[in-house]
Amino acid sequence: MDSIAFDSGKPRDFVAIGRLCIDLNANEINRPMEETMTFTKYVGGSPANICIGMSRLGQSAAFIGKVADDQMGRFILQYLRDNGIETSGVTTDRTGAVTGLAFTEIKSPEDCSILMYRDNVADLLLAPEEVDEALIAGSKVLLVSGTALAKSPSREAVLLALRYARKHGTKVVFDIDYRPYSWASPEETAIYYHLAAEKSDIIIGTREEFDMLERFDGNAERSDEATAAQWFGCRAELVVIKHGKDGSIAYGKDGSSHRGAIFPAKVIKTFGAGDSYAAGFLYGLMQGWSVGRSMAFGSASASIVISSHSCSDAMPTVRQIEDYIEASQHA
Ligand SMILES: Nc1ncnc2c1ncn2[C@@H]1O[C@H](COP(=O)(O)OP(=O)(O)OP(=O)(O)O)[C@@H](O)[C@H]1O
Ligand SMILES: O=C(O)C[C@@H](O)[C@H](O)C(=O)CO
Repeated sequence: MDSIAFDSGKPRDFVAIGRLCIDLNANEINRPMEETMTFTKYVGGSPANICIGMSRLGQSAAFIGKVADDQMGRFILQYLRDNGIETSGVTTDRTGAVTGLAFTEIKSPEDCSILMYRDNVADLLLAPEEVDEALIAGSKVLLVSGTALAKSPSREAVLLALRYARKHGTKVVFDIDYRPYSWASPEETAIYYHLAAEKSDIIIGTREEFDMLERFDGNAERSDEATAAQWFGCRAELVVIKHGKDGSIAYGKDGSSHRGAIFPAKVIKTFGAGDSYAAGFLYGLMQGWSVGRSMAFGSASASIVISSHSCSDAMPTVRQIEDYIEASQHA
């Protein structure tokens, strides 16, 4: 597939909807969190990371979400503004809700996990009436992150955002983003993921996330090709399945497929790979690059971030990714 068409008449490149959280990444790494005494604070939340990544790559970006009325919420808002992200679509909760916290455990470069504190989080209180239609109408791409479908009213806010995107010709990217702690059951997850996926133009997820999404669609051990075929029957033009250090594969509705290799990385932690991959990949597509070239850009972006302590702070610039690719080719 040569490329994806985006509406060049829209003034903004990208808007994301979903959670704005805080990452607290262990400073004492390569040990269990029981032995970790200090953490470094970063802005987090998968859609926030991707939005920050897009902005770091020079794209005009906005966010639709809700933050807590506390120091963490103010820290997040300021960080977005400092990174050139439009925050008029971010409301502040007044009910006493809190900011989601992601404590990250780095037992080893390959054994990382996240301890999530997400009770009464502000991000899932985003209401439909707080979704700014004009922000979506004015953006080439709307990124929907699956966890925002986990609870009402955020669930209805996302479904309304999808309607706005369809109404205004805004391309929808659905990053499945399965985080079990936010959902009541796998069955509920599959039902609501389906409602988003069938309205999306580009769907990105890991094999496990697609298996979750396709829970009621028969044959549990589904191939990547069968997964893609299913979503081409809805609205999807492109389906991307991520396979960690085995790379990624993308299928186009035109019958094309593309394997994405990985770039070498001095891995500190594996999380953040998906968000940085998505940012680099979507950036490439929005430049009109081929799917294959965009996948390579995303993979290099991911290698940079997994070689770093943070996710959001480490999101690379275009130059950093280009230099990384060049250095890898000479290595
Ligand atoms: N160990 C690795 N070395 C190099 N590249 C990697 C590695 N792990 C992941 N990547 C790159 O990042 C992409 C996305 O990674 P992955 O498949 O783990 O997504 P994910 O599970 O959504 O990531 P996350 O851990 O952030 O949730 C991969 O397709 C690959 O290009
Ligand atoms: O998405 C989350 O809530 C956790 C993220 O903030 C964290 O940076 C991560 O896991 C990225 O993949």
